[in-house]
Amino acid sequence: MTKKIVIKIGGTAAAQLTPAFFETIKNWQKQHAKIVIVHGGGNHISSLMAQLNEPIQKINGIRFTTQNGINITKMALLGQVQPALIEAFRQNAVSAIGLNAGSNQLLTGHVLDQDVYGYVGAIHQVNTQLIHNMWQQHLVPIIAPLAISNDGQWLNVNADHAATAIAKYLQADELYLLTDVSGVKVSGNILQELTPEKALELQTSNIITGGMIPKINSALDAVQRGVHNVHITNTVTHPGTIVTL
Ligand SMILES: Nc1ncnc2c1ncn2[C@@H]1O[C@H](COP(=O)(O)OP(=O)(O)O)[C@@H](O)[C@H]1O
Ligand SMILES: CC(=O)N[C@@H](CCC(=O)OP(=O)(O)O)C(=O)O
Repeated sequence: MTKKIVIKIGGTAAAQLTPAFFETIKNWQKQHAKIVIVHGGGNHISSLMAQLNEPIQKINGIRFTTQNGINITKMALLGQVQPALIEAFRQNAVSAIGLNAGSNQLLTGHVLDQDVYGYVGAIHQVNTQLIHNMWQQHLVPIIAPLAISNDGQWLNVNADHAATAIAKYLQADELYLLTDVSGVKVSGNILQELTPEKALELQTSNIITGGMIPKINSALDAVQRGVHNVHITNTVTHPGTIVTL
């Protein structure tokens, strides 16, 4: 059976992709795996916001986003981060196509909690047919973490949440959350495995903080929705922390 693999590449991880990463992608493709990339870029959004004097505020790893913040987020993700990734894929001879929420209604969402997060979205619909069409053309979709609401409002979506939603709607077999650390750390050691009980314990004791919170919640959500293999790691060649039930 054809394996479906979703790889989320965080903003820092995107700048550190190695030849081994692209070799792995090509090997998976030879084995007829279907691959989707969801990119982050929080670091680029923050530096553009700083340049444009937009306040930066995060609540449990989620960015509070004003309407001006949404405009800046689109500039960073669609103007900087996605083109750089597309170029990296081209240089490494992997055929890819950049997509966003507006690509034939790829990602539709609703406001998560306007009072708490502003224009931040949760995805409730994915045009999976478009992704299947791209796969038929042997293209790797590279998708930005944005959604559009039913009434046309663009929304900022945490990239871990976006990758999980896409993995769920595609009924993916594997989800890799690539970040700047090689897994979930406890007292300096990388956990090989993480269960929901352990995750709760680590969150309440403040061992899991900041951007690791949405990552772990996303990973658990994905496993609960039937994605068999979920990894938090810094490279596809290393399993990192495997999230299980
Ligand atoms: N227990 C933990 N183990 C590893 N990283 C953690 C932990 N708690 C918090 N973090 C932080 O989470 C960061 C990864 O989240 P984030 O910066 O949002 O990455 P990304 O941009 O790749 O999504 C790590 O660099 C680290 O600073
Ligand atoms: C709502 C929200 O938090 N959106 C994220 C989207 C980018 C992201 O998640 O990028 P990383 O994966 O590199 O952290 C943000 O504005 O930073």
